[in-house]
Amino acid sequence: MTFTPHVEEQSKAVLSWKHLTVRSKRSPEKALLKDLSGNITGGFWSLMGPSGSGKSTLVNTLACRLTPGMWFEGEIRLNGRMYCLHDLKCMSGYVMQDDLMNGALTVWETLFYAGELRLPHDMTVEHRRERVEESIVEMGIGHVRDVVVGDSLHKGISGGERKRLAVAMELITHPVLLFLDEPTSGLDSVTALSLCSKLKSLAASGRTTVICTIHQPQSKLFALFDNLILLKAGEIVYLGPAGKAVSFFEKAGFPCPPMTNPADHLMDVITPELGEDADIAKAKGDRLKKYFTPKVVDLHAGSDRPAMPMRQLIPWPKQFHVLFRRSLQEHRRKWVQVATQILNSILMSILIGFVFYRIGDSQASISVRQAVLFFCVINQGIFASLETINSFPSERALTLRERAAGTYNVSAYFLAKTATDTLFQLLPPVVFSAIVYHLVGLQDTPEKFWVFTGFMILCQLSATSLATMVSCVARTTDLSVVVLPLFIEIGRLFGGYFLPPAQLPLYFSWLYALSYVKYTYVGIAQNELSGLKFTCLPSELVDAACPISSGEEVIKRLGLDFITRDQAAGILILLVVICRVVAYLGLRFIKW
Ligand SMILES: Nc1ncnc2c1ncn2[C@@H]1O[C@H](COP(=O)(O)OP(=O)(O)OP(=O)(O)O)[C@@H](O)[C@H]1O
Repeated sequence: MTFTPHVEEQSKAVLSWKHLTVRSKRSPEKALLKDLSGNITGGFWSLMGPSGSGKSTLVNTLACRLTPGMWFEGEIRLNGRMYCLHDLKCMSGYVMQDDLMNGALTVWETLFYAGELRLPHDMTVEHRRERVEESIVEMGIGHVRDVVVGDSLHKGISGGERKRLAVAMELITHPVLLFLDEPTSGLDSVTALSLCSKLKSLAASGRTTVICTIHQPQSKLFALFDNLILLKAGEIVYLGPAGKAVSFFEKAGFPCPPMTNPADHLMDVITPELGEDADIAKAKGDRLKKYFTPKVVDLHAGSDRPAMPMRQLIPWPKQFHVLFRRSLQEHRRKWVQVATQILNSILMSILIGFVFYRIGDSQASISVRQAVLFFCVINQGIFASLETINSFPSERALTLRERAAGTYNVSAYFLAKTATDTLFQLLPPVVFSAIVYHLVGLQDTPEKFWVFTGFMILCQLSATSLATMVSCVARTTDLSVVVLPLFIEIGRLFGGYFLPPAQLPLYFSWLYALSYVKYTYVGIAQNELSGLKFTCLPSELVDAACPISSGEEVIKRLGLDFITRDQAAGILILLVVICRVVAYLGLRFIKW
């Protein structure tokens, strides 16, 4: 038994709760936590109980992170005062089961950026780096400091190292409270024990009170806990020193058999067996409850402790600067994706270029010219937008997590992301235009070439902004892949090629107003056709004249002159801005 009262005395935080009941909108009549009272002082606390007993719900309630649709009744206090998520952000850390991280960064970079974003602005660079090094040492991850974290597709650090990194990220700010949801899940017994030993040392130092949920710890691991809260079907059946739990169970008539892991024994007693009679299971619970006398909870406990250190967000320009650098770093590491996009552009432009090679200026070239221009538009931005809807939802989840930890303002993150995305999206359309323009033989003047390229860039930005907007509002990849094609197809249908803009039905005007395809097509068609002269074969002459002799005639016939080229560019810029603003609002206000 390793009960350490001195740690409790020197702990800076006391969490108390009284008559705590948690319900959810899904089934409001059934309480998920039932009238719980208790308090947490310093040391290493573990919350144990069968699956579904309410461990995560209790931790989330105390950490002010209940999911939307859940609420609590009763009182919770931190050092005798009511508190909210904002107060906790300043002085606590929270490690969730699914340790979402930036797979492209190394361990050191992950901690460095966490430090840059979360440590006080007035802290010196040296001091911030010291904190990073300190966290690395505390969690014993120095041997992988330069290894990338990795993700499901790219192997990086191991599961145990990832967990330790997740804890190290929280330790950087020296939190007074550290909440962990199942920190040992998915780890082998040696790695789990090593992680918990580190947590134990941290708690024993008195700097941080550690509260973690855990399923069924091995005996060596169980021996590390100072205190234990046992939950059964939303009720506390034991709260007190972990080392005294076994004797408490013995008194209640459940002696621990010799050579049995105490944690296994406690769990065996409180977990209903498969097919066990409900009355027998209830009787066991009632017997434990009869012996367990809940502590009289003083909600004012800890009010004499010094005020919690308050942490402010770093200034907005610094947030932007750090997030911009981090995003640049990620893009650089994801060079395969950037290279693939450029390769796609090269391949597609060569294909289009040779299919429509040197189209010339004959009468037949008029319809071919429209086809090739339209194809360039619909091809542009498709690969990048697919990449966006594939990757952004997981990035969004990480952003939600970082915001909940009080790391930065969404606006700083979103602007930094928009800036780096835009930078990396410039090259593919330029490469595409340089090849396709000359192979197809479009009007050979530098001005016309750069206007064409400019429209291709705007088209790419519109498509990816649309995809970002869809991802931010639809939230998941599953939903985004259904919604985005709908927008893209509508864009194509009303793109002005299948039906000239002038003939598009008025009642659909609100739909084709949103078509980035239409404005890009009109822009590059006007650019290409203006000043172009068409020739005729003798057999094509009508009344000794060419049926169509100039590009301006084509523009008129197809009704492409309903706006000017510059207006089309302006509308595309406006579409990009609107999509980005909606995406920002989605990211800012949809938090689940
Ligand atoms: N958002 C929610 N809405 C409704 N019920 C929920 C919600 N989240 C959890 N529950 C229910 O609350 C109960 C407690 O869930 P909780 O996740 O806290 O249990 P747990 O002890 O942490 O389980 P596990 O060990 O399996 O993670 C379960 O019955 C669960 O189905």
